[in-house]
Amino acid sequence: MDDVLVIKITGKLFDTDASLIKGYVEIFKDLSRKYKLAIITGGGGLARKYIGYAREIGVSSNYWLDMIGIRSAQLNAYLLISSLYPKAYPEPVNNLEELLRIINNYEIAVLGGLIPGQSTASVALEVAEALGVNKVIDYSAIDKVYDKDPVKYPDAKPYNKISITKLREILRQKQLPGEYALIDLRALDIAERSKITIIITHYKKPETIYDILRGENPGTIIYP
Ligand SMILES: Nc1ncnc2c1ncn2[C@@H]1O[C@H](COP(=O)(O)OP(=O)(O)O)[C@@H](O)[C@H]1O
Ligand SMILES: O=c1ccn([C@@H]2O[C@H](COP(=O)(O)OP(=O)(O)O)[C@@H](O)[C@H]2O)c(=O)[nH]1
Repeated sequence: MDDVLVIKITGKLFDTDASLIKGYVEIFKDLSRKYKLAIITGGGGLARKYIGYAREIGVSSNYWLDMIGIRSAQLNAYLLISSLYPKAYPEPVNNLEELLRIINNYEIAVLGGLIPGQSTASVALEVAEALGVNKVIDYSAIDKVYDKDPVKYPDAKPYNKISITKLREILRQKQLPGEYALIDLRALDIAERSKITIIITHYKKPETIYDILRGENPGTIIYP
């Protein structure tokens, strides 16, 4: 199979101005001339807004709250697809079997969420594992992995490289709908078992993907 890039984008991209989204579209169109792209979009503010509404009207089931998040992430995926079609498969891919069927016929496949109990980071690792890709580029809401949450602890220290084992010790995030901050534990388990490296870079700098493709490290390398 041609070189495939597995790219995860925080849903926060879709909470910003359209010009940044347009910047991603242009980069993906450029990259699709040389690579197959499997893009995974997060749920962002849309997911948190609707999960919040659901909780306010008394929905407490994590199944329903996660499903709302999944559909939110799929709507963000649709936005990218609408601008990348006909290069992109014309709907968010619903499962890994479908992905394996369509990836040979389209330059770009876009996914939102897949199943309750995980985040889109897990989707990205499931996609990479299914496609036999050993690297995931994760456009995150943070520039690097730190030794603790830098938003809460200003004295947090950044890592340029960190092992999955060490990161698992650091992460304390709740694995709940709308939470799973930074990366969820299931994603790390898949990365570890299939020896997949995750490269974190800030979503406000989409062009850093070219540095990564040249072997540079603009953020943090999470290695198995
Ligand atoms: N050790 C850590 N290093 C970096 N960020 C962390 C860490 N622990 C928690 N976080 C939080 O995770 C957030 C990034 O996760 P998130 O907002 O879910 O982004 P994404 O949408 O890319 O998953 C950061 O803004 C930060 O508040
Ligand atoms: O396979 C998936 C992907 C996402 N989600 C839900 O959808 C929300 C939004 O996804 P994510 O948190 O990954 O988006 P981001 O952090 O990028 O905004 C998650 O919090 C989960 O509640 C899910 O249940 N299964």
